[in-house]
Amino acid sequence: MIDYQPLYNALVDAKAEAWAEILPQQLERGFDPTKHGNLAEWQALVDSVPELPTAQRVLDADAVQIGCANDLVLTAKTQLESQLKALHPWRKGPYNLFGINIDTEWRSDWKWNRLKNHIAPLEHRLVLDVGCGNGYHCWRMLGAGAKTVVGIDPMMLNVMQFQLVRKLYGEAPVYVLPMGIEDMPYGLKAFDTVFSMGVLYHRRSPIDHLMELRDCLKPGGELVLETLVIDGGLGQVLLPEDRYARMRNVWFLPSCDTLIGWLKRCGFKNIRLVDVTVTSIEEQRTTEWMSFHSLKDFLDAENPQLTCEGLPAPKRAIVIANAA
Ligand SMILES: Nc1ncnc2c1ncn2[C@@H]1O[C@H](C[S@+](CC[C@H]([NH3+])C(=O)[O-])CC(=O)[O-])[C@@H](O)[C@H]1O
Repeated sequence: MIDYQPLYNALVDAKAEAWAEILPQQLERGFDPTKHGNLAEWQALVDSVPELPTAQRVLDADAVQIGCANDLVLTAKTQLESQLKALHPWRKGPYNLFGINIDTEWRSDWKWNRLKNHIAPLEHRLVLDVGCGNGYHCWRMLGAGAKTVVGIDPMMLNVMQFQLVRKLYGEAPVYVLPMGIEDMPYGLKAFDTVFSMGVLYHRRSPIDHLMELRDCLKPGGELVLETLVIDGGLGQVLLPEDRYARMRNVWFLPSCDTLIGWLKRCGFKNIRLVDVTVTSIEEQRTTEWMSFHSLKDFLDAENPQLTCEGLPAPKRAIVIANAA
């Protein structure tokens, strides 16, 4: 069971009482097993994982590492592996848990490596990671010195994967909460750094998303935004007619200049484009821990520069900016 009292205290310290007050009800609603078909089963699974003592916790290497192979006898390792596999698919990672190498669909460490030297040092910072998946980057943020990291993600499987990893890690000021950005109270202005990575294109109203992110930040706080972009100039934006790379919920893909223009209109300052990278089939792929189709299957078989719908293949930009 995660103790949320330290999170409550951290929010009160950051003058985010508006959130602290409604947090208990949000958690109760989010973890209500009657609202989600698999939740009771996943919760029982996490509960059944024993606390495994270890001195090994590494958060500043590519794989988030907890424990080593020698900490467990073979039977315990086999059991942990099957418990982890029961939470398939593992999309974000990699993790190395007691010698079990979770080779996830995404090499999320590559994204972290692209941005880590461009962000303000995270030491002493209260950090929000919007759309954090199973919390892989939250652990990296903690490893980079953040005081408290709060991830939010509405997908319950992600939250339960996080809970399992956190149980293995033990007490730590890192939390993943089952909620979306739309559940954040308005006008918090409490976080020192807010990450939104891989979320903007899932939002029907990208400007509202940027406003919501700005609203979570203290004045002068830093936004780290990562999203799909297209080639093109100011004003250019792609709104797929239907699916994009087989995904149903993809809305606006701006050019980098358009994205920067949106950030300016939303009152961000000091806007820097720090990286643009085409997503490769080495970075996002089918693995033993995510056995469904992946990027390779969503691209045009003859021309990998196009998706199977004939749209530009995924290219992602990282933009950093400060709230005014
Ligand atoms: N309304 C919402 N509010 C918050 N999160 C949401 C919402 N809707 C969807 N999500 C969540 O946003 C995440 C997007 S993945 C990025 C993960 C990580 N950030 C990464 O950068 O690797 C996309 C990608 O694969 O790049 C998913 O976990 C959704 O559940």
